[in-house]
Amino acid sequence: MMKPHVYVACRIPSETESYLAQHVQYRKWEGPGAVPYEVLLEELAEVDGLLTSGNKIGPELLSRAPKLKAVSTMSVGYNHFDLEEMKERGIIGTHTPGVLDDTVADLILSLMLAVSRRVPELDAYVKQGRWSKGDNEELFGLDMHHKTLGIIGMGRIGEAVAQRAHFGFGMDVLYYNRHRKPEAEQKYSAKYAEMEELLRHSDFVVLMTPLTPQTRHLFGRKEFEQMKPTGIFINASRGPVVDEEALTEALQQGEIFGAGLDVFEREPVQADHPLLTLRNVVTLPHIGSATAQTRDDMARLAAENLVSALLGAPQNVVPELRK
Ligand SMILES: NC(=O)c1ccc[n+]([C@@H]2O[C@H](COP(=O)([O-])OP(=O)(O)OC[C@H]3O[C@@H](n4cnc5c(N)ncnc54)[C@H](O)[C@@H]3O)[C@@H](O)[C@H]2O)c1
Ligand SMILES: O=C(O)[C@H](O)CO
Repeated sequence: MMKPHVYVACRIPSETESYLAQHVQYRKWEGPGAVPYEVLLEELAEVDGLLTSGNKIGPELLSRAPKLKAVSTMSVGYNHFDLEEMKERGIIGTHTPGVLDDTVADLILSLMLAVSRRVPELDAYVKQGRWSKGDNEELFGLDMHHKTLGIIGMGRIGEAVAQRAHFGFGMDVLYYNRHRKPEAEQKYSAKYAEMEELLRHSDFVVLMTPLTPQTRHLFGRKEFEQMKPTGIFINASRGPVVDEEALTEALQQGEIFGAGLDVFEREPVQADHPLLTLRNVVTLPHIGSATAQTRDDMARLAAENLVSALLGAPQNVVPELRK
């Protein structure tokens, strides 16, 4: 039997390449940075499968890939999939849930601590030689232990955050989700709350929903106004779930204490973005799942997902495209 043809548009480790080679014939992007869109379109002309990490899978790309049967993304988020278009064309779309939960949750906890204890700001303060005897209250931060955490989007990663916060830091956990999660309530003594109640009572608010038409700008002026002035806001989901103008205003006007952001409405965020000028914001370059081990695990799972789809027994198909 002829092996299916695959294009690999993202970097994967050599062990994963060896695995792919056993099952498919593949070509891959070898250049620096991301594969240019025109190159990608040319490569897709003859392939059955695509392994990607964020290319927009929409009508233009799909119309240039007449043989394409499956797209596997090396990410758990799949907001770059045009689900209607893929459904219409019968394209299988897979993602990588589960393997990155702990790594992303660790990063979220580090953002919570970095903002509340002002770690990057005080690091700069020491390195710039501004530390002098007698410095006092102006360096103080806020406690995290035994405070209240509100999680919006209590999914796989949300639960991993709840676990760390509850057992590690003795925090009370509130959550808002599309539906109640009785098991999570039991495991982490988490309490369900409507959005406004959660925002009014939480010291830390962690946003962890996917980006969907329903969650775009879920967080705007009204939501920041409802937070405590000592509240800390963390977004590691997707940038467009937050109205960045509203966030910038809330931070500038002291409506909230600070924010930790791994994601932005436009990535890479522009160097002159007003958020980057604010003392009380900690920023990261969309790095939530980026440890060497977890990226290897994601690549392997994404490759297995693609092979499974092309060989007729698809696994980890995104919910909206399941038959
Ligand atoms: N920063 C990073 O590097 C990074 C890494 C991994 C995932 N992510 C993002 O995190 C998201 C969540 O990942 P996950 O694996 O926990 O997904 P998940 O599907 O397990 O969890 C998402 C949760 O959000 C809830 N939800 C969806 N729409 C909602 C709405 N309108 N209102 C309230 N709740 C809603 C769902 O019910 C679910 O419980 C991904 O989709 C991705 O965008 C970012
Ligand atoms: O969705 C994901 O898996 C992360 O954002 C990494 O791309």
